Amino acid sequence: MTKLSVNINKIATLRNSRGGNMPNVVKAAIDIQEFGAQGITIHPRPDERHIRYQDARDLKSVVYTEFNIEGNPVKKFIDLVLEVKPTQVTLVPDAVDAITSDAGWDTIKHKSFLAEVISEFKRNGIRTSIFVDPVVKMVEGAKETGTDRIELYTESFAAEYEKGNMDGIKPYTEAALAARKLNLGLNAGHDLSLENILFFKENIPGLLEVSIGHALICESLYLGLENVVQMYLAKLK
Ligand SMILES: CC(=O)[C@@H](O)[C@H](O)COP(=O)(O)O
Ligand SMILES: NCC(=O)COP(=O)(O)O
Repeated sequence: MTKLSVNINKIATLRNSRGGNMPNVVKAAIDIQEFGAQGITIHPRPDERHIRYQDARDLKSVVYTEFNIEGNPVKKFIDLVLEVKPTQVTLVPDAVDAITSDAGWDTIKHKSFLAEVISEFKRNGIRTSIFVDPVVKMVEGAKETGTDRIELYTESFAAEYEKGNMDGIKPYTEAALAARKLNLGLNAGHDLSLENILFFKENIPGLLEVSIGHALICESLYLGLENVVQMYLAKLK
């Protein structure tokens, strides 16, 4: 079975657009878990444009499934993760001004930095994962850092799938087989959706967890709109 960890960044984006606390990200996390998701993911960014550092602290007491915090391990992020102690930390090499994550780590170039950060998290009982492109050398480099898992960056798979190119899965299957050979746990995420998730899952051996946010929240809007419009109309008769 592959676990679904719902990324709630986009719920925070909506909240922040008006100030106030609607929608409430803590309530959303509680509900999402009650609906059956096996994890909650957040990706606080340095500008706190969606999930804020305080959200991570507030979520700690309500997330009873897997709590996954993603981000670039700058000092402020490391301190937050060590304070909150989630189930898993996923290291992502984001530029400060990145709109969203757009690449995996070069695990060869940054091996000693990653190894140092990973050992600190593991000393504190936090499972570690490194965000990587589907490149066997990067998977092998990740193993050298001592990480428990990798997260495959699935943007290119999703883009190729949308164009109808099913071969876009090939590097991911190869990377997954390399991870299995090295006894590395395997997660995946970015631009996964109701459209592409089944094909991805069927072609990726050993997929432990996917984290999905942007598409899942958009799909929730589309699939919920009819119901809510009908509820308003019933009150306005
Ligand atoms: C690592 C990854 O692919 C996701 O965490 C994604 O970057 C979400 O971040 P945003 O919600 O800021 O796009
Ligand atoms: N790690 C990927 C993630 O948390 C969600 O990415 P996306 O579904 O918002 O693209």
